[in-house]
Amino acid sequence: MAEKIRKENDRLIVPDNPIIPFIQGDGTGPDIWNASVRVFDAAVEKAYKGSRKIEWKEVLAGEKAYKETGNWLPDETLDSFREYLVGIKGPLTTPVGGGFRSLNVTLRQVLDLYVCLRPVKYYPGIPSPVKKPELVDMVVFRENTEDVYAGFESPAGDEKTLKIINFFKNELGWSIREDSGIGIKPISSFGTKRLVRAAIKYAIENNRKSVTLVHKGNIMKYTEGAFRNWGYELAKEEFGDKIVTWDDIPDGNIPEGKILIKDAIADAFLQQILTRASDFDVIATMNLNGDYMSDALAAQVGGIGIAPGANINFDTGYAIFEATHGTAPKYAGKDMVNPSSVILSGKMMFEYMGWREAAELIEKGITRAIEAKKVTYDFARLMEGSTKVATSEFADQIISHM
Ligand SMILES: NC(=O)C1=CN([C@@H]2O[C@H](COP(=O)(O)OP(=O)(O)OC[C@H]3O[C@@H](n4cnc5c(N)ncnc54)[C@H](OP(=O)(O)O)[C@@H]3O)[C@@H](O)[C@H]2O)C=CC1
Ligand SMILES: O=C(O)CCC(=O)C(=O)O
Ligand SMILES: [Mg+2]
Repeated sequence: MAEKIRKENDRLIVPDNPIIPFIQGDGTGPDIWNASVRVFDAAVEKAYKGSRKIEWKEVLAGEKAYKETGNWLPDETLDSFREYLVGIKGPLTTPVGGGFRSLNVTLRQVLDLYVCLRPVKYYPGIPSPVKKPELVDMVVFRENTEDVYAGFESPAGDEKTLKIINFFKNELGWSIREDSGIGIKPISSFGTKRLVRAAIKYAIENNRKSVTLVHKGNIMKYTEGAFRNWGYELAKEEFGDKIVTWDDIPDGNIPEGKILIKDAIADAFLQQILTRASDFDVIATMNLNGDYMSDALAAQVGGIGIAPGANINFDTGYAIFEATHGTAPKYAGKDMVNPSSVILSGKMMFEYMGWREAAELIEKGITRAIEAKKVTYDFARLMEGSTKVATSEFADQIISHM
């Protein structure tokens, strides 16, 4: 009988037949989901020979939800993610310059999924715009609930905006043009510390070399600069015996077994990931920086067709796995795009659930499918000697190579 995943005494309890809610997503979401779910089921079947099986439960969000219920994000969907703890989703469309708020961001905020975890690594054979893509092996911890994504925004000319501008002028002496739109960027000590804590814990548990705090703290001193300062403070207070900073090692030699905590200013960081990628390992950063960086890093290892991710609250256990990319609407319904980002997000989900064998089969299937050079359009257009296959066919390739 299918059962719920739950968290007890800090441990995730995963039954053999867990119910997992999924959102298909907008645009190319259904193409990708239909391919991915076959890979997930095949990996579980091959790994556990029927002793484990997932019961998938579709929940609605986005265009499909609006068509069927008149609501973009029905309460039942949020309730399901709460009830079943672990879920997976396709991309959802967000209108630009007006309209409703991002449903993706809303899910993260309502469930307080404070870590956006995005590993970036190279799979041999994938075409890349850089000379040594194999040097990229980074894991991005992006703060997922604060920053300009918090949703405190007000349009130009609005009564509320003018009130804010007048308040700033009268109370603080800050001069802001009257025809400005206003956005607020909250960065808290609490939000920073729980994110950096998760990043350092991950680095320790996974034998990583360093954690880099990426910020634009020279300009935004009390938000991004504070993120950097709180990050170092947390590292020293909670992990003092396991970490070092450059200040602790004037000779530049990192003692065996210690993790280096360092920081980088975001613009310099973005050029250094291209020029010396091996200097970076685990990255902890704020919401907007993390959003930009995830796509930039994905491009370095072959594009966002192969960039997985997860939104996690490590305290409650709530987790929603999703690709880094969006709905890629021009390819919707064409059975054309790369399903790897969602498939690798599923691999992360299996790892989170402790289903290591299924995760390993997915990794093996993807690695070998790429080596066989029968790939979707995004890889095929740059990969010499390759054959272009559809989304569904690439899923078949992965399954046959497991
Ligand atoms: N978490 C989420 O649900 C996210 C949702 N979005 C939303 O998605 C919508 C579209 O956003 P947009 O900025 O166009 O970004 P997208 O990530 O949807 O697409 C940009 C480009 O990336 C490439 N791409 C994306 N997905 C794939 C894939 N699976 N396989 C191969 N290539 C892929 C395509 O490149 P090419 O043209 O070179 O073929 C595509 O044109 C917006 O409404 C946005 O808000 C965006 C990001 C995340
Ligand atoms: O919510 C959206 O539409 C975009 C989100 C996004 O780009 C991301 O999380 O990487
Ligand atoms: Mg993004």
